[in-house]
Amino acid sequence: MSMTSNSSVVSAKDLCLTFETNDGPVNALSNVNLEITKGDFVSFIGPSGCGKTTFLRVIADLERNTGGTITVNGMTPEEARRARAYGYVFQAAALYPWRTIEKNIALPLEIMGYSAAEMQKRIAETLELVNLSGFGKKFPWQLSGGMQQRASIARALAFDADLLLMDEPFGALDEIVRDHLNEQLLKLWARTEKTICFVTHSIPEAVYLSTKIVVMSPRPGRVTDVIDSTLPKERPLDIRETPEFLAIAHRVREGLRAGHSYDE
Ligand SMILES: Nc1ncnc2c1ncn2[C@@H]1O[C@H](COP(=O)(O)OP(=O)(O)OP(=O)(O)O)[C@@H](O)[C@H]1O
Repeated sequence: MSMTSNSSVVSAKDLCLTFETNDGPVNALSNVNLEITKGDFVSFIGPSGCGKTTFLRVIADLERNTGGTITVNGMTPEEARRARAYGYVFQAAALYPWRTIEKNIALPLEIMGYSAAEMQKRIAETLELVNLSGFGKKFPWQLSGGMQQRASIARALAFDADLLLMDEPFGALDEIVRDHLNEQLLKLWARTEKTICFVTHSIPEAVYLSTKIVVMSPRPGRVTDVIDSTLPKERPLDIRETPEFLAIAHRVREGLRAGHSYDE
């Protein structure tokens, strides 16, 4: 086991992943090199099929790389999973409909064997972090889509992992709700100093949230640009109209355009 530096959270070197399919091999990830350090907010953006989800799934030990190396908190993804190094927020809220919100949040804690008192404490804390205090006894269907998504973030936060993996968590929500959740997520990130890996299709969302933007391209899935944001950590929503913001958005758009193929 090698640790490149104390603050390295994800370190990928020449990472490759090829799926063998009936139609032949699919290069989902090809020679990806990426360093994510503690406290980074990293967005992954790129057209469908460029390997964004696959990269998150490799970090989470849900897929194995077929080439190159990757470490998560200095460990293999499998060791990191056993150490519960991260929380995962899926595309849809993925809450269990037969469990109340607090029972949903409790699930990973039950699996880890927390005491009832400790569970209660963490549930109350995480509900407060996502502004859902008072909704713990409700069932998912009694909440709006945005609230359900926040509940699913609370569940990912409950065991207090330093790393959050978020796969298009706000993709299905309307613009206004999404703006609001983006703002809240940034505040939460600033308060907790977590490292966040965030998949999105939205250029403004990527630029608004990130300290680092990873632009990807398909066939083979690869990283075509890594942009370190020059925006301040404190970001009111109207920062999206500043020249600095628009300049970063422009560079992302150019990167996407360069990697895009129009012949399909
Ligand atoms: N289990 C699998 N078996 C075979 N091919 C797969 C598998 N999972 C993903 N792929 C392929 O790998 C490539 C990358 O997929 P991935 O889901 O990571 O892309 P993505 O960038 O997240 O796309 P989207 O934006 O549509 O979610 C695609 O061509 C996809 O069809």
